[in-house]
Amino acid sequence: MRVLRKADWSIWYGTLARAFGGALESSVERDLWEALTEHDRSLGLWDGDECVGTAGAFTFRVTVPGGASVPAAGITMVSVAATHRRRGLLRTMMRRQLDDIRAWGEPLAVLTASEPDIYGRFGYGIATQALSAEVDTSRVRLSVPPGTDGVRLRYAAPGEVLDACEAVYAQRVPERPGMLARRPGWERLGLLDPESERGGQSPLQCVVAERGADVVGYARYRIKPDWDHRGSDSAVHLSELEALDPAAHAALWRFLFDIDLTTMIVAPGRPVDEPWLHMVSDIRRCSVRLRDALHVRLVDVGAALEARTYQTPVDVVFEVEDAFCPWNAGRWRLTGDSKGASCKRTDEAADLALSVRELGAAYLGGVSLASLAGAGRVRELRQGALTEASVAFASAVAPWLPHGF
Ligand SMILES: CC(=O)SCCNC(=O)CCNC(=O)[C@H](O)C(C)(C)COP(=O)(O)OP(=O)(O)OC[C@H]1O[C@@H](n2cnc3c(N)ncnc32)[C@H](O)[C@@H]1OP(=O)(O)O
Repeated sequence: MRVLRKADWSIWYGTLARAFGGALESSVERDLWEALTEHDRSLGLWDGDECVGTAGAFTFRVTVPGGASVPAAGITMVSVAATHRRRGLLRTMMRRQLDDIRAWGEPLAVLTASEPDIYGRFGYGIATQALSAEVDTSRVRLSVPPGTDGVRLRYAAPGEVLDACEAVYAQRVPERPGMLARRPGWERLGLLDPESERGGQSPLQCVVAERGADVVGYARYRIKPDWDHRGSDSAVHLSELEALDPAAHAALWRFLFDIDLTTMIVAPGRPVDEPWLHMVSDIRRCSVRLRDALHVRLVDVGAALEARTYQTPVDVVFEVEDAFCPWNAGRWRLTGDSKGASCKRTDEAADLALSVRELGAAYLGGVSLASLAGAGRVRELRQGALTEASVAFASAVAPWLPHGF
């Protein structure tokens, strides 16, 4: 195992692409990932001159409850060649990565997983969920709030309005836990549009919402129209939508509902607290589903719990189990409120017992400690501590990340 050399990137990426069934082959996508790869934070496993394992770690800052932007390693591009499976190569890379991240002083590691079962054993908890919907727009009506008609919508080529859309995105980042402050280059992720992956849909289209001279929202989408009125799978496929206020949000969704020759909006990967869910006439015809999204690992329990705030005052002692990163194991006393927090080692009696995986799941405020206790994964040792901590950890805005990495 060695740190990735720039000259080895093509071979390394080839190993990754093969592990994903050769699906990552578009040259635009490839060029973007090459530009974004942080070589000195990436690992390759070599068997002679053959690359048999890959793993990377982006330098991210992730929004946490309270709005702070906390350094996090974005774990990515993990693969092991099928010829070398189930001999512990992933485990070897995970070990090295978490040691490195600790040495870099980053309190969190985050990832989106190809399969949800892989990373729990390394202390990652599922901290956010994404909502997918298939809205039957031939039957469902949308009621919009006052002010919606004051928003002007304008078609634009996605690339031409990229800066204005990215400025909207940047304003949203501190408002929602789980979002990433994007470094230069990452904005291009939203423009990837390989023809091979369109499956009969149009190229990427964009509409911006404006109030006066200001861009206050945008939507990127593709369309599969129903030319011959067979009504089969004509749909608007939403790729991305951000809005700065309720009227802009409503105007963009009304636009998606109104596109002629389509009878459905397919919207994957949306936040679980999207306002439009409360604007539809028939939620049952929206085929809402949930799936795991961002997995969070506290690499440094004390620093991570101090980096966020708590919506109500909290004073609890956690007994933390962490077999994979034993420096986190033991008792931690967390005191905090909406202004700040302290989390220090303690010998006092524990109030709640849990593993670092549950702390990761609850960290962004979207998964309740009480719910995890219901699953037997958190134990209450002092009566009242569970409710106190559950309420304090919760976030008024559901954590969410709009894209994978
Ligand atoms: C953040 C991301 O990049 S997500 C992308 C992950 N990559 C992929 O899905 C690409 C296709 N898959 C692969 O390349 C490989 O199967 C990997 C990387 C998932 C696993 O690599 P391996 O080297 O076979 O894993 P390794 O032998 O180290 O297994 C470690 C443990 O994880 C378990 N495990 C490995 N893969 C999986 C899986 N897909 N589902 C459930 N458990 C798994 C093993 O059983 C083992 O368990 P144990 O510790 O209890 O014995």
